[in-house]
Amino acid sequence: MPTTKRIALVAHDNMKPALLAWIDTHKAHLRDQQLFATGTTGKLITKTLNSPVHCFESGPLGGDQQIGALICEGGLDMMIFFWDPLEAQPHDPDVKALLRLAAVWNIPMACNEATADYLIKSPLFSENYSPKAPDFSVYRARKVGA
Ligand SMILES: O=C(CO)COP(=O)(O)O
Repeated sequence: MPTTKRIALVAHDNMKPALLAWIDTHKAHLRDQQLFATGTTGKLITKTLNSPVHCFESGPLGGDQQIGALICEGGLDMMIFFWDPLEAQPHDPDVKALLRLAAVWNIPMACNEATADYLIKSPLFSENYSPKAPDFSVYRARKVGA
């Protein structure tokens, strides 16, 4: 039985046209999901999809951090983040932190169109699939034992 996925959609300014074009291609699929986004990206997606998107703060004002917190709380199933590989951002530390948390928590993540296509077209996307939850017990025991 297909389940609704909780998906974060984020793009830096130079990458927004590419993300919006990708979203337009996959809009039938995306409209059935629960969508989250950083502020400016989210407003643009709402127009493209004509359906609700939960908008956090704009990235430079803390939106990346809010999505990172959502990941830590177990509230996200997938992230599509078209970050800009050719331009530095004022909030690069936040960007790095978000990418790191997605890796830590084993969140399927696409940072370009090709990978986003793979994710959304994967049979796993429509199945009742959840990535394996990371086992932090060894890490936590080591910390307590130290
Ligand atoms: O900067 C961003 C992600 O790091 C995106 O923020 P906006 O969606 O507000 O442009």
